[in-house]
This record gives sequence, structure tokens and C-alpha cells, in this order.
Amino acid sequence: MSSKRRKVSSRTTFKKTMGDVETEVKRLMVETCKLDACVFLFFDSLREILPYRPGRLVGPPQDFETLQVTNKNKWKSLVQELKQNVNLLLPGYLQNDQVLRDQRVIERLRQRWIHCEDHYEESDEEIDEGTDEKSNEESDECKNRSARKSRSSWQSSDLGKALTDTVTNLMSIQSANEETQAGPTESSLTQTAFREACHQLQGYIGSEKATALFVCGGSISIEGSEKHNERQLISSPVHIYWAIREDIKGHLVLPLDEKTPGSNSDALGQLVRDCDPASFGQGQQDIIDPEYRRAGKLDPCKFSTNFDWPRLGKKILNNVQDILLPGISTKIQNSLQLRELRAELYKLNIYSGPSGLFKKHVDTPRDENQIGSLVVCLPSSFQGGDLVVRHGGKEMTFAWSGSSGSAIQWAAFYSDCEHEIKTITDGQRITLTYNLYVEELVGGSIPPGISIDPRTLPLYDFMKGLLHEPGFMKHGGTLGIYCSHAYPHSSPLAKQLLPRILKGSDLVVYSVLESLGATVGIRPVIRNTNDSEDKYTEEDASESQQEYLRTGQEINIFYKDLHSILPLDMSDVHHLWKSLLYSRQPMGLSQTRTYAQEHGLQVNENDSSGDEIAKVGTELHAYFTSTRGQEEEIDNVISDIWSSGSLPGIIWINKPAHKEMAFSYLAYGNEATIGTVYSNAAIIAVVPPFNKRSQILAML
Ligand SMILES: O=C(O)CCC(=O)C(=O)O
Ligand SMILES: [Fe+2]
Repeated sequence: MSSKRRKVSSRTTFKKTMGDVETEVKRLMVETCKLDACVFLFFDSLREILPYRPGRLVGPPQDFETLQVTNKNKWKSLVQELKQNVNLLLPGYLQNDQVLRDQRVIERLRQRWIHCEDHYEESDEEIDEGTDEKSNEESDECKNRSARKSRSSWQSSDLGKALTDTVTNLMSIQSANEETQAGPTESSLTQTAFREACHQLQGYIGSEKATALFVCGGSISIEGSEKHNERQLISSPVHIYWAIREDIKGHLVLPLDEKTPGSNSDALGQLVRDCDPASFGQGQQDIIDPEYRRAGKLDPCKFSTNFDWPRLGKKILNNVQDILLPGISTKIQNSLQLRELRAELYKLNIYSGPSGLFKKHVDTPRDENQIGSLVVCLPSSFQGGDLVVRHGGKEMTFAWSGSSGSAIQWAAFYSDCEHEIKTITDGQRITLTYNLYVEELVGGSIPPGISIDPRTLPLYDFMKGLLHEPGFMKHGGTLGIYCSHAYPHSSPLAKQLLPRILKGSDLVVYSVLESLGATVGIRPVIRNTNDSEDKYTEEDASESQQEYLRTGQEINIFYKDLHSILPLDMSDVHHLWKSLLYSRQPMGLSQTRTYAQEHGLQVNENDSSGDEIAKVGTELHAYFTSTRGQEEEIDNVISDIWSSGSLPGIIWINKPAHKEMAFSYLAYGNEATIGTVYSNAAIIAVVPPFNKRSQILAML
């Protein structure tokens, strides 16, 4: 790699196309990775038979053939193996029968030799903080420990494992394609269709006020019923008491089991008979019109239930709060953190088959702080009776009849949503309705875990449709969605708080993706630091490519070494070259593309090699200060002290909105100053390959 700079005045004739440049860069990347794989393996064993430690201080020898080694036999077999490997991966590449006389091999060997020392120096510095001297052995030991630590933290979470699997999988597919020259990975969704899908997803996420979040819902299983998973909330059977006459009380237990006292159809029939006809608000008046609303009701002063409001109601309310509150920040002036929802029981309603219904209406707010309604449907079997909620051209249907006999189901929506209850064709649909008011929060508390039912969110159907598409991330992939709301993601408490404190669209995205089988987590992300050395090399790389465009002269390849989350697999030369290919990104291409465009050459718009490669933290790291950073490239500092991976191939759906301080460091300009690196919280979702996710989707 040379960094010779040539200034050439722009000419109008070109020997090559931008497509040629891209193909040539790809070919050279593969070639370099293959050569490096052979050289790395060779060097790894060579170190064991050197009488000293290789590196920059003991620079690479002029002549490798006469290298001083402690074991001549091993040396011979190593050289033999190197030659075999090069011939295996790059047939016909060696111009000299003596592999150690091939200039290109020697050049890569020198690079490796020097790189090796750089690595020791970096890790020594990190470990020596506060210590004066340490032996090399100790430092090596520490270095291994810290490498193991950062590696194990990827492996210790489900998300980390999923990420590594996906990267490995994509890597082997990509490499297989390189090998067979099959071109880009085949897929039934074209790049354009894929981008369009991502764009739509972005639309869903970006405009929570306008689109997605006017309604939410969930369900609570009844103790003893077979249908529930571990994440679902459980309720005991619900007892209802009401006054039949002054001295006689009614008692009903739902769901009906015909065994427990009060849990029978007689008691249910009694309750239906004791209800008053339900009215609805028309202007200032309450009107009774069975054509419009055919239902019975009880006012709260006439009944009581043991529905566990302190526990279950609180959880429902917390979920409703997280989904609906962020969207009303413009309506009510309080700051987000200081508000909470209060629910006030309004009515018990019974809609009876075969003709109960409530036609389209909007609920009448009882007070200016009322922002919505909550409907809790008690476990009583019925048919029909879908609740349909509409807002801004979108519609959500809660079809509760299927689980009506075994679960409590609920929905909440803004006051200005039009809604209706379709005809109940059979059975009794019994609901408790609550008015929702926004209030100032007195004491803070951490809301409980996510128990929202993602199927009730409009994003769910869209995402499900996308995942059903075989060509959408056919071999799996990773989506990155920056959080829309601010969270203290670099606080020492962050790991306990997230994802529990997610709000609004963040909560929606997280729970929808997770429910559809993606492995999801929140991770801090440091975006491109764009350090000056990078810019310089980008320019060199692009210059060489531009020269190739004009004259067809050989390209000098420059690449960024991404600190891959994958440890290099030294066991096998095939694996090694592929993991090298995946952890390196060629430089200069986006600049060359701009150059080509400016000169009227055709450029493939869909090429994604200019996509952002961000550093994703292995976990939520708490903020800290470091003494590193003095006259060092900040990128190197980050890689050393902030455990992370530069993950290629993440599809970033949106732009970050909020940042927090990740760490501070000592920066030297003319005088020492404190620099700060910021991180953004992002939802990272690993989408399984189509064959795997179609099984998951089939079970939903
Ligand atoms: O029972 C329901 O599902 C909703 C009832 C309703 O819309 C109302 O009471 O205003
Ligand atoms: Fe209503």
C-alpha cells in the first residue's frame, strides 16, 4: 500500500467504468485477504520459533530466507505450508518458486510483523495505567484476558450470540459468492424493493403521532386456563357483586365453570337482567336508542369487583402510558417525565347476543385532562362483538371473541378516536370502561416489564408482512433503529432500566420485532468518528481508483480494519480469509463515485458500500473517564477502552435523535483538554434467515 499522491488535471477520457473500479476493488480485496490468511497462519507459528519477540522494535528482516530460528525443521515445514496455502487459494499467483522471494508475500509478511508490535504496544499502555513496569509476559497475559473479556461479553447475551451467528452466516454466503464469481447474493427482493421496505418502516417509526400510536391493547390469562406463556400476566377469576334489591346482593364469578358458587349461567342471567339500558352522549344529552346502542350498564356505585386493579390495572396503565403519553406532549404542557395516567372506573357494560352493539361514536370527555378510554373485557364467552378503533385513516380491530371465555382483554385509545362495537351474535360481552386522565406525577417509579401485546400495534402487520417475504433479508440480517426518545443509557442503572423504560414508538418497535422472532436488544452506538487519518487514506484510496478510471493502471488497495466482533479463526486458512474479508472495508469508493458522477460517468445508485459502519457496544456501558487519548487516534482509543464491535451490514433505519456522554478522555491540542465521546441508544434487532423465521411465523 503506497500513499504516493498524484495530482492529475481532469481529462475527459476514461478507460474504465465505475463498475470496473468496483469489480477490481472487490477482486483485490479478496486477493489480499487470501494472501493475508496464508501469511497470518505462517507468522503465527513462526513466532514460536523466533529467538526474540517480533515487532516494530525488532523490525522485519531484510531477507526472510535467512531468518534466524530456533527450530530448523519446523521452519522448513512452515515455509512449505505457506507455499501450499498460497497455491491452494491463489493458483498461479506465485511468480517465484521460492515463496519467500515473492515481493508481494514479503510485503504482507512485513506488515504483519509490524502490526503485531503495534498491538502489543497498545495493550501494554492500557494495562500499564498507574503501574510503572510490567514484564512482557504479564502484559500479554493481561491482553489476552481483556481480549477474552470483550469477546465473552458478545457471547454472554442472546443478542451478542445472534449477531455473531448472523455475521458468520452472511460472511460465508458472501465469500461463497466471491468464490464462484456469482456476483451479489441472489435474492427475490431487489435492492430497490428492499430500500422501499426500509423506507416504509422508517415512516412507521418516525411519525408516531400521525400514524401508529393511537391505540394499544393486551391480554391477561385467567389462572388455570391452559393458554398462557411465562411473560403473560395472570389474574384469578373475577368476582362481581351488585345490588339486586336493597337487601339482596348478586354474585357472579367469571369465567363460568358451573361448579364454583356464583359461576353459572343463572348468576350471569341475573346480572344481565339487573342492568339498566345503556345510553350514549349526544350533545349535552344522554340518549337511549337501541338502534344505535343496544347494551346494559351498571354505574360504579351499583357494583364492585375484585379485579386486581392495584397490580394488574397498574400494569395496564403503565403500558398505556408508555404508548399513548409520548404522543400527547403537544396537548398537555407538562414535561414527559412528570406525567402519568390515572384511570377512573366509568361503567360496567353488557352487550348480549344476538343483537348487542354500539355503532360508531367518539367518547365524550368528562374533563379537559381526559385523554382517552380504557376498555377491560372480562372473561365471558361471546361471538362477534369486534371493537374497531379508527384514527387518522388507520384502523385497528380487537377481535376478542376467540379468547373471550379464558382471558381478560383490554384496549386503550385516545378520546378523539372513532370506535364501534360490531354486533354480538351470541353470549355476553361484559366490559369495564375507564376514563383516562393525565396527571402530574408525584413520586417516580420504574414501570414493570413489557407486557404489551404487540399484535395490537399497527406496526405489527406491516412488519409481519415484510418478514413473510422470502427476499427480505433472506439469509438473515440486522436492523438498527436509533431510539426516538431520550433515556439515561450510559447511567450505571441503564442495564436495569432498559428496555423496561422504553416509551412510545421505541417500545412499539422493540416489542413488535421481538414478538415476530427477532433477537432484540438496546445497545449504545458510537457513530463514525471520522478521524483525520481516515480522511487522508480515503483520499489516497480514491486517487488510486480515479487513476485506474482514467488510465487502467493498477489500483492500490486501501481498507479499514474493522474491529470485528469475530475472533479471527486461525484453525483453517479458508475460514481465515473469509473472516478477514468480512472485517475489512475498502476505502475511497464513495469519493470515487462522486468523482465519476461529476465527470458524467454512470454510477450504480444501489451500491451500499458507503453505508455507515458504527461501533456498537457489547452492552450498555456506564460513563467513565480515561487517561487515554493523548496524541492518539480516537478510533484506537475507543476500540481499546469501550468494548464494542464495528458491525458491517447493519441496516440503519433512521437517524439518531438523542445522545449521552459515553466517556471522557484526555485530549492534547496546544494544551491538555478533556474530550468527550458521545453515544446514541439504538434498538438492534437480528432478523433470522427466512427458513428459520418462517417456522416462527407459522406458529404465531
Ligand atoms: O365495551 C366496549 O368495548 C367499549 C364501549 C364504549 O365504546 C363506550 O362505553 O363508550
Ligand atoms: Fe366508546
